[in-house]
Amino acid sequence: MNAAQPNPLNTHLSAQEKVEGEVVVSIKDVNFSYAPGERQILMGLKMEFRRGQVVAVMGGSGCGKTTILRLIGGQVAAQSGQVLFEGQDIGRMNSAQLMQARRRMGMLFQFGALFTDLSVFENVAFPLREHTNLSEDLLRSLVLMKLNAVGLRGARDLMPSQISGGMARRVALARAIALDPPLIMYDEPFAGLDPISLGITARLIRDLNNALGATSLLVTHDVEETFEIADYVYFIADGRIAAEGTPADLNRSTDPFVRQFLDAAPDGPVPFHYPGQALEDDFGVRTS
Ligand SMILES: Nc1ncnc2c1ncn2[C@@H]1O[C@H](COP(=O)(O)OP(=O)(O)OP(=O)(O)O)[C@@H](O)[C@H]1O
Repeated sequence: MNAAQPNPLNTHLSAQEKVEGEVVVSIKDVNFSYAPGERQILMGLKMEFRRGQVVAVMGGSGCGKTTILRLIGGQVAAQSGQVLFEGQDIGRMNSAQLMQARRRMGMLFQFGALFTDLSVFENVAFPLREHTNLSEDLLRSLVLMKLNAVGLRGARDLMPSQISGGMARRVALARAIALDPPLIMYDEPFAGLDPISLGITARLIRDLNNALGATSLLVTHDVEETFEIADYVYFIADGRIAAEGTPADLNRSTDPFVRQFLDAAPDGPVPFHYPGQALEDDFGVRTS
């Protein structure tokens, strides 16, 4: 087929997407530390995030989950290895290319902070005003569609101080998808939510991902909700993948790390005690 006869079924796919197939983000052998000579946060990390999937990244506090989001968003760069977004190496992009790439990534930050001096409507309109030149009419329709998708069209004129935490999270979700990004990254989307809002937010993440045909990457500690909606889960420990698989695979796993995490056991491969002197030495009761 020549260029004059485009395949109508493929016109929405870039050449790169055709080459890369289904993988939206690929992390290849990434090593990362925040400064030269400092502790390695990620070591030989390999991950893939595919179109249409909700993928969760889980693990204990400080294991490097948010750092993975920062690498994909290009806020930090790996010392070695590659982070590919739609086939392009994020670490080698100039600032204009990075801006372009970030427009195609929706981000819901920890606690989904809204701009407190902007209405619900203007919070969702913000990325559209920043990144597009849409007419006011079109912008209004898009914002209302996004708010409708999260069940908050009727709350458009309220200020953030007038809505609950669960509603605020949903507004932040609507803002994250305002530009119809192919990749949506959520950092602790369930933090601080009551059980009902938590369930609603989890369902929305799944439904919005399906409706947009996007890829969602979820950094979270909430096993139950995450396992309800995720297609695939990575467990990180000590800068590496400790376990990975579908929720069903992981639920069946007998791996001690997976069991400790899923059964919320205080001790196991991840020790309860921070490394230190022996108890006997600290209390001066060593006998030999
Ligand atoms: N800007 C920074 N400079 C130096 N070290 C940092 C920086 N940001 C994070 N770290 C360290 O890197 C490690 C990984 O941090 P990261 O925020 O990725 O962990 P996390 O798994 O998201 O943790 P949590 O679940 O507690 O949010 C931590 O030990 C943290 O102290």
